[in-house]
Amino acid sequence: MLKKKIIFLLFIINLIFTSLMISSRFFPALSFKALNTGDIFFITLVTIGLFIYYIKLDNNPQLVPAAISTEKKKNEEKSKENNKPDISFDDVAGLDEIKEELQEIIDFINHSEKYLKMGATIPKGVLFHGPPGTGKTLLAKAVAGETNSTFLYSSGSEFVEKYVGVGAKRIRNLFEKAKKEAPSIIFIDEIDAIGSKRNSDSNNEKDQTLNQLLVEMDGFNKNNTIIVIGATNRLDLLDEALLRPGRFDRHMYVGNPNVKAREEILKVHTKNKPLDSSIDIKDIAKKTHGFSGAQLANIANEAAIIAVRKEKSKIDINDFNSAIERCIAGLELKNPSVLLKEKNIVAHHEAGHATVGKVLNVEMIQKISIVPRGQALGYVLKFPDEDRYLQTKEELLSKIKVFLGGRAAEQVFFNEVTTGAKDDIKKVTQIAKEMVCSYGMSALGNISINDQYIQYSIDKIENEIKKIVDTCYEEVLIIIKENQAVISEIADYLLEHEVIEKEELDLIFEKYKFPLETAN
Ligand SMILES: Nc1ncnc2c1ncn2[C@@H]1O[C@H](COP(=O)(O)OP(=O)(O)OP(=O)(O)O)[C@@H](O)[C@H]1O
Ligand SMILES: [Zn+2]
Repeated sequence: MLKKKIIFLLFIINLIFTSLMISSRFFPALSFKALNTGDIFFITLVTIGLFIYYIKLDNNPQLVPAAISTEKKKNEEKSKENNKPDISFDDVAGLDEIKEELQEIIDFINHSEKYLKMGATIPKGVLFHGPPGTGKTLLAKAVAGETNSTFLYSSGSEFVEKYVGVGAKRIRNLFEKAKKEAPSIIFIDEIDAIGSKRNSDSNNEKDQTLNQLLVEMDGFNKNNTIIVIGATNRLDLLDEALLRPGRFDRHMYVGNPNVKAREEILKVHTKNKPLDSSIDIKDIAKKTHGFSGAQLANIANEAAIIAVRKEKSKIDINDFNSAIERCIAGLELKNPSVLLKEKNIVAHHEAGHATVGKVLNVEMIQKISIVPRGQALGYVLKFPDEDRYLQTKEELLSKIKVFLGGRAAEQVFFNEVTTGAKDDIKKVTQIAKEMVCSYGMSALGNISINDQYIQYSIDKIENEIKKIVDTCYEEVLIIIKENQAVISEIADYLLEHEVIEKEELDLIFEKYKFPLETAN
């Protein structure tokens, strides 16, 4: 801007000077006689030059000739389409583990020569999966921003066409463009639209498109730094071929935010908004259990709109509450009081699993989270001590007891049971059925019962399965009742933080002197 002003000033001075000189030719009284024709020609040339330079610098379309202006517009549109996003990891709140995992990819892009020298191949495909609105697109843009790469957005549905070959051609074009503008990030949203499992008749249009994508991904050479990031809400639908090494071989789950992450997301989205002192972001984060990042962004925006409509100078807590209510109603989400009650039940349910596991010393619990994850509410992550081929009857029974720990906790603490134990009960039944029908671990003896035989002795088999499950449940109820204090403490922690890591869990167990002597 300053440069433009200086050029304009120089141009005006020159213009005045030139006019004075030209006038002095006709009015000798003016004292510019010393200048000859050559000098005048030179100064006039400088003036014209400055004028042209000024026009080029100018971005005011009214002053710019039409041809230049349309050309500029075209370029602008083009760069908007495949731009270099001005977004960094700072704009993505929470999701720390994923950001850390992505650092490696960023390093690959920024210092590819280092890896190539070592003979390492640069990863080609990353797959983000998880519920909608959790920041998958935002993360992909941030990777492009952090590496100053071209960001090419596309959605799987764009490639789904009636006419054979059209989708494949679009894929080819997309990769052409990416190669031309490398380093690039190709982002394919809803990749399941083209990448779902192929049918046996491999001639249809969708399969051709998917094949083309696979061919392109196999085909980049070492000098093209291109990373393809796919996003889907349905990992289970994707074709195996797409997930093989060398293609989308890095999978990252982008889940709904926990209370701390929600607070950070709200902070990001209220950064440029004037907030009244009545607003406590922490409190809003607590109230929005189960909301996605996109819903939180929406709430912040709605609150601002409501405040403007009410002609306020700042957004206050009432605006936020109205925005939350509106969002809940619009999206048919549950209201906070129902959510809170559910959260409380889920927290106790999960604490029940963890405590029974600890008492029976069966499984390593890494982390409990009560942030909704797809359909399932809470979950306990476990990993077995080692890969084992054999399991004893005792171990199978303990496993059943851990699965029943959730339901038993609901029973003991709330005196009612919920649908939250659906998956647990399915697993319990499966294990008990195998004990009876496959492993010979019931009163029916060491026999294997196949499906055909099951039809004839269904009552007997059911009876045995029920006996196993019922006996286990009785024992689990006792464990839960004996350990109510520790379960309550874990549940309280979960209500506050929504996640608990192994370290904190161990601290609580230690406080209550776990493992107990009764552990088997
Ligand atoms: N972690 C986050 N930090 C900051 N903003 C977020 C976050 N997650 C989501 N948002 C907000 O929500 C908007 C939508 O998120 P985004 O489009 O990245 O979700 P998505 O997972 O790609 O969703 P979909 O599966 O529906 O495509 C973002 O533009 C941003 O404003
Ligand atoms: Zn459970």
